[in-house]
Amino acid sequence: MSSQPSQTALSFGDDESIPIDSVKDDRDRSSSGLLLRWSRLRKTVLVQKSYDSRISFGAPIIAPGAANGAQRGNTKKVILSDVSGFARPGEVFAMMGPSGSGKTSLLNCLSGRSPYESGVLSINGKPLDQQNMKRLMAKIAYVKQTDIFFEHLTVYDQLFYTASLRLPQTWSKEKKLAEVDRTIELLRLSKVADSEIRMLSGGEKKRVNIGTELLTDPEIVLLDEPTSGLDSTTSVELVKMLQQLAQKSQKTVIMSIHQPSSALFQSFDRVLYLAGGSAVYFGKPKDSLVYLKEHGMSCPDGYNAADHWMDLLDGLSSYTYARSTSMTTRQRLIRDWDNEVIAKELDTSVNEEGDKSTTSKNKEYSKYNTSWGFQYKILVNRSLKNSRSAIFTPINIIKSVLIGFVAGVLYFQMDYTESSIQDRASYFFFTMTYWVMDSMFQSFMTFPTERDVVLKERASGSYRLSAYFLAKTTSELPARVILPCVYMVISFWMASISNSFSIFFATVGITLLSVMTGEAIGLLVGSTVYDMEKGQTVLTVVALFLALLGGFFVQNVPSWLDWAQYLSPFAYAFFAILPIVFNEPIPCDGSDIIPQCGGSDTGSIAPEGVLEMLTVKNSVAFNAGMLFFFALFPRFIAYFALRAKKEGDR
Ligand SMILES: Nc1ncnc2c1ncn2[C@@H]1O[C@H](COP(=O)(O)OP(=O)(O)OP(=O)(O)O)[C@@H](O)[C@H]1O
Repeated sequence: MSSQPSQTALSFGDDESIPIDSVKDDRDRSSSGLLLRWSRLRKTVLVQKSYDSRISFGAPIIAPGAANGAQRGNTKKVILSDVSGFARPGEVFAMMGPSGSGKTSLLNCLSGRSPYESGVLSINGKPLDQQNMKRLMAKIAYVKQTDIFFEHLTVYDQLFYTASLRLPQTWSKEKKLAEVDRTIELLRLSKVADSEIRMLSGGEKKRVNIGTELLTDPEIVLLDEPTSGLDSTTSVELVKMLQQLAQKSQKTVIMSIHQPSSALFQSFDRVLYLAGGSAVYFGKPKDSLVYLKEHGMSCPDGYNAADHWMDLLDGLSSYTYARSTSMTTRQRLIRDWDNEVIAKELDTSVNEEGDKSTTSKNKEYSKYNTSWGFQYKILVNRSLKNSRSAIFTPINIIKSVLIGFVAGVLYFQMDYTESSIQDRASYFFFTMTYWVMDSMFQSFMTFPTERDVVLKERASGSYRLSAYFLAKTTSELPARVILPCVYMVISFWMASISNSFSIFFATVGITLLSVMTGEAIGLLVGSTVYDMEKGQTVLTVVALFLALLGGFFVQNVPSWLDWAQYLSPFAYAFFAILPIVFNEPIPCDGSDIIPQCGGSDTGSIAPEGVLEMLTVKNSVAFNAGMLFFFALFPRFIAYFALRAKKEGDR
């Protein structure tokens, strides 16, 4: 490390010449906010060896197998290298640096959503272990770079559901609504409050994203590049709004930002510059310029200081340095910054305050603000709104009506005689195959499309997964069963399957049970294979395999595949429905379809003979029971598969 006489003073501002003073000052203020400190944070990831050449611009790479946990063929890439700093309540802290310098990675660690290898994170002097961090996550809002929502909801609905789920259950509805209104006003979203989120502009979506996180009145607000994609006026307004929020409500605001304007840069209370995962400067913005000047890298008059920093860190600067011509400005800045100075000061203050805080009664934070039942109720409500717009669309209704008519016309007014046995059976096989597959493919999309929103909401402690899962599956049920009912009402009577209402209701019941089975299989595949393309391939192969085993197409299944027939919901559905339909003797009509009729057009055969010919196995009750089992069992596996997924860094 080089000697750097002025770093200590500069990093904490000239009005606070040594860090310990500034921290003591914070202690008094921290009663109305959270002071977040991090010292020597280090994070590494394993990268496949074949990618080595591509990441050479990044942080140092440790030789394969050299470091702990590195596996053969993998290298460890350091993405945060002993980074230290702090962010105070009432201030806006900005982290900057070129793309890939580690800003998002640091935010992920500070938010408790991503593990780090070593280092200490502390709140108001109290070091955070994993348990503390989990509890505290509800007090930390993290506005990620991408705006993830249920896009069919209106802005108002989005904020209302978030308020319902995340504000204390003891609050009255009016109080929660008042909070929603306050957020709408704060973020100037009144004009678009009733618009669907998908219709909003980038800036408006960003504000909804921020509003969603601010609703819960968090103590610490982390924002990953909140101004990306916004024009400069909107960016300035947004940062001003965050500054007001920090000052008025003593919030700790931490954001990453790309090349702010000069005015914006100067307005931050503190900045951290990162390059290749290492800190190169931490302190007040105006002091950063003094620091650069002392190191012979002065910002030219009238030039945007933030741009100047970026030029130096990108290595694009035209400066030449007599003392170290072989080094780029970026390498020099990394070499010259002594992290230990700040880390040691932070350690001291954490130890001092930590001792005190163990004697004082700490405020307890619970991860969830609402009970399971309440979460379930709200999530059913939200999902009903969402699934109505996703499943119960005009196009889906028209589709069901049209397919009902097509089936009705093709099987129009069948007689109940020998010649129509195959047609009757094929009507049901078509019906089962179509609706089971339809629900399989529709429900398959449920988790992959909602995953990001759910992971994000769960990471901020909005609700339990079991409440979401049950709400999702029960709320979609009505919308999912109405469409097959529409189809059945039209086609059943047009095809004259039977004149009996009880047979109609029984066949509709079996059809709906098989729709639920298809839904369960779709949910299972969707929760285990998140990649849409791979998932669709898996589902197509599984669905066609099970359909082929459904008892209609392949009559003589190879003996070694006998077991697979027991997995086919198509077979159970088909075999459950045929005994209901063929419940009376079938008149012979001379068509010679059934050998027992012997080509005669008189007499009839018992239903059992027809069912035997159609290779129907087991009773209606058994087949319906198996359908019921297959409608439930895959859901359990799907739930546990979802539980195993966590919001990742990427
Ligand atoms: N899980 C991971 N696996 C492999 N590499 C990773 C992982 N997470 C981060 N990285 C790498 O670490 C480096 C820092 O990434 P990070 O997203 O933190 O940078 P950033 O400064 O936020 O970049 P940007 O400004 O482009 O968003 C990058 O080189 C990135 O590719």
